[in-house]
Parts: sequence; structure tokens; C-alpha cells
Amino acid sequence: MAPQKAIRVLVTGAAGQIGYALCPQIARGAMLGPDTPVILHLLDIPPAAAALEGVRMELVDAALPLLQGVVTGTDPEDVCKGVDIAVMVGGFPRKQGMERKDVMAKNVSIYKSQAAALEKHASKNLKVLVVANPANTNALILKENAPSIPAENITCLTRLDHNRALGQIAEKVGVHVTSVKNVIIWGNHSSTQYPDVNHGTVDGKPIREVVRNDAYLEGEFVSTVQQRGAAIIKARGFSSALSAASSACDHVRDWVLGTPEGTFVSMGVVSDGSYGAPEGVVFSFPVTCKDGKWQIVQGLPLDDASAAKLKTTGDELVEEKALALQCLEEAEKV
Ligand SMILES: NC(=O)c1ccc[n+]([C@@H]2O[C@H](COP(=O)([O-])OP(=O)(O)OC[C@H]3O[C@@H](n4cnc5c(N)ncnc54)[C@H](O)[C@@H]3O)[C@@H](O)[C@H]2O)c1
Ligand SMILES: O=C(O)C[C@H](O)C(=O)O
Repeated sequence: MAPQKAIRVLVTGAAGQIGYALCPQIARGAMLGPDTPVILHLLDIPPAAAALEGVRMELVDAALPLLQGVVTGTDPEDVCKGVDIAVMVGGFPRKQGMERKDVMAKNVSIYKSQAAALEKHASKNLKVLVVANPANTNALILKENAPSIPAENITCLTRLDHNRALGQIAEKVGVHVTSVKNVIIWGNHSSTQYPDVNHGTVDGKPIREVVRNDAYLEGEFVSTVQQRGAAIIKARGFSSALSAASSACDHVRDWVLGTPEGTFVSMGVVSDGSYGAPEGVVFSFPVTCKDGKWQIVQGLPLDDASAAKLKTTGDELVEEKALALQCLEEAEKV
């Protein structure tokens, strides 16, 4: 059998804490499968150059069989060359007490300029996953500023929220997390997201029938998932890294290799208005993936309470988009 061609994976913000957790997972096959060789392209900013070199040294020291090379640098024009997959983690993280909107101005400018570098230098079939917050709106800004990259190739991470929802139900019921399927995260990767169990199952039975506690499912469950990012920041003093890295691998793996039959996952994708979501924002929907393409799961019934929650998170995304555009306009004036 001919050796498989190595896939070039860009990780921005690679010297940061998610980057540190993510690079070895990619190089061990968690993102593209156990037989796919990878070449890592690691980008960070000049003050992080020494730390980035440290990551490169550790990747060499780990003697990873799938890792065919590591490209590092601080100039996006160089580091984006020929990349097939871009995991955009670089940016300014939320600190304790900060709202996600506080980091907006800092991050949207980064995404505008990196969009241009990707458009010019990445592979024509580039797939993009934006992790850095505000993830949905950063992805939108990247899309708007890279018109030659197909819109369906630009996504953001809500798989972490999806996995958090699976984990909460598994703990509540006392089953392994793999028994729980088809929860949905609708909308924004923020505290307005709507974690929805109405179509989910535990060992094939509806979650509501197994949990038998609607007050929990509509109250504590929803707020725990919505606030989990803040709870991790409070506990660790830093935002989630291990789980963010693992979920980023899940997102790309399912996108590239396909979702298992009968299973859907949550991905932030450019909205086509399905389920009454606003068009023209990056909104998290239930999707299935096949042959490297995602498709929104259609036809799920939505009750009035769910529709109202979709509206709340959709409205926030519309507001974030306006704020991001305003931040970019102000940055251009300076
Ligand atoms: N979507 C999600 O589920 C999710 C989950 C966790 C964290 N996050 C977000 O991911 C981002 C990264 O988190 P972290 O904990 O790794 O932060 P971190 O501060 O540890 O790392 C961020 C890295 O980005 C680098 N960086 C800053 N500007 C850059 C630029 N212009 N180009 C390239 N690199 C740049 C920094 O130097 C740093 O090394 C944050 O925005 C965080 O809020 C998202
Ligand atoms: O909420 C945050 O800023 C951290 C991150 O997005 C998370 O969900 O863990």
C-alpha cells in the first residue's frame, strides 16, 4: 500500500495552553485517524516565540510516529502555506470576571488579518475550525474576510459544549458517556447557548424518559452546561484546555471522517436560517457529516420553549456581529 500523504494542520496560538494540549493529540491521530501522518504548522506571536520553540522541541522529543514535520513561526504569511486544516486557537483568552464581549475587540482584528493569510496561502480545500472566543463571531469575521474560502469550510467549536452535555447526562444517570447520544447545542458558544436534550437518547431510550426529572433537565442541566466554561475558569484559574483540545479533535475527526450512523453532533456553521435561526451568523446546529461535508439535521420538532431559547441565542449572535463590525471599523480609523 502506498504511504498516505501527510495532512498539514495549522494550529494558531500554539504556544498557549490549548495549543500545548492539542498538538500531541493531533500528532497521535486523535484528529485525523491512527494511520494519517501529519505535519504541524504552529503559529504564535513574537513574544511567544521562545515558548513556541519549546513546544516544537517537545514534539521532537516525544518521537511521535505519525508526525512527519513541524513548521513554526510568527508570520502568518509563512506558517499558513499549504495548510489543509486550520485550527484557530490564537487570541486573547477570557480571564475571571470578564465577559466574552470584552475580548471581542482584541480578537476580531486578529481574525480579519489571519483570514487574508489563509486565503492567500492555504490549500484550496482548507477546512477551518475556530476555537478562540468569541468563537462564532471570530469564524464569521474570518469568513467575511476570506471570500474565496467556501463558507461551508469555516466552522466554530461548540463540540466542547456538546460533550459537556453528554457528560452531565451520563453522570446524572450513571452510565458511560458513550451511551448518551444526540444532544444538541443550539446557537452561540456562550452562556446563551441552548443545550437541548429533547432528541437525545441514553442507550436508545429518550433522555427525558430515562432521567425522569424535567425540572433538572430544564433547570440545573441547562445552566451547568451554559456556565461550564466559567466554572472551569473559577476552578483552574485558566480556561478549559484539555477538554477544548479533545473536543477540537472530535469536531475535525467527525467532519473529515464522518459521523457514526444514527448520530449527530453540534457544530457552529454559517446559518442558512434553518429552525428560524438568523441567517448570516455562525450558529451551532445538529449536523451529520459524510465525505468531508456537514449537513444540518432537518425536521426535528421544536416546542415553543425551545424556539424561544433559539431566538435568545440567535439575537445575541446578531448583536455580536454588529459589535464586531463596529470594533473593526473603529480599529481601521486608528
Ligand atoms: N470554543 C471553545 O469551546 C473554547 C474553549 C476554551 C477556550 N476557548 C478560547 O480559546 C482561546 C485560546 O485559549 P488558551 O487557553 O489556549 O489561551 P492562551 O492565552 O493560553 O493561548 C493563546 C495563545 O494565542 C496566542 N496569540 C495571541 N494573539 C495571536 C495571534 N494574533 N496569532 C497567533 N497567536 C496569537 C498567544 O500568544 C497565546 O500563546 C481563547 O480565546 C479561549 O477563550 C474556546
Ligand atoms: O468561556 C470561556 O471563555 C472559556 C471557554 O470558551 C470554555 O467554554 O471553556
